[in-house]
Amino acid sequence: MKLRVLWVGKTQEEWLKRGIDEYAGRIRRYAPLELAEAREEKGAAELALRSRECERLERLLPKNSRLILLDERGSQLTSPELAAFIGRQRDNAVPELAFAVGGAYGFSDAFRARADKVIALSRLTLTHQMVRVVLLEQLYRAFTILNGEPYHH
Ligand SMILES: C[S@@+](CC[C@H](N)C(=O)[O-])C[C@H]1O[C@@H](n2cnc3c(N)ncnc32)[C@H](O)[C@@H]1O
Repeated sequence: MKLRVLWVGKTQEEWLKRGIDEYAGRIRRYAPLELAEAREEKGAAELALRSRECERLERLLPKNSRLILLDERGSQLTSPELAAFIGRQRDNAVPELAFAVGGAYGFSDAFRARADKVIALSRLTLTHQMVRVVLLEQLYRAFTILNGEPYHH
């Protein structure tokens, strides 16, 4: 099963880029992973901005992928629960799981309604750039759990 992680806008900080590279490299030991960036919208009203950014995210999504949104209002999972979810998708021969992180103003209602699942990393609001690294670390952690490796304690 392939993984895809989508987000909106460039990663500005070097330390975040290093974190993304580190965990993307680790995940690729277990599964093919693609990272894709949608262009950030600037200067529009919030509603229009969200919907344009989400239309761009939509264009980065292959038809056969199952879409998981990252959102602080989503369901909260433990790391073993996230691992079990990924394992079930893999066992059910889902071809691709796509995780989307919103832009600074989040997702449009239409994009939210189209998602297969909405998950929160916590109830706290994190910056849209930091979420990229935290999500990738959790995906890596999930694979170590699925493989019974001594990383998760
Ligand atoms: C700054 S937040 C957007 C906040 C926006 N006010 C909203 O209500 O969605 C930007 C993006 O980061 C991600 N994000 C921030 N905190 C998160 C959390 N605790 N769990 C999961 N995703 C989070 C989401 O993808 C969100 O769309």
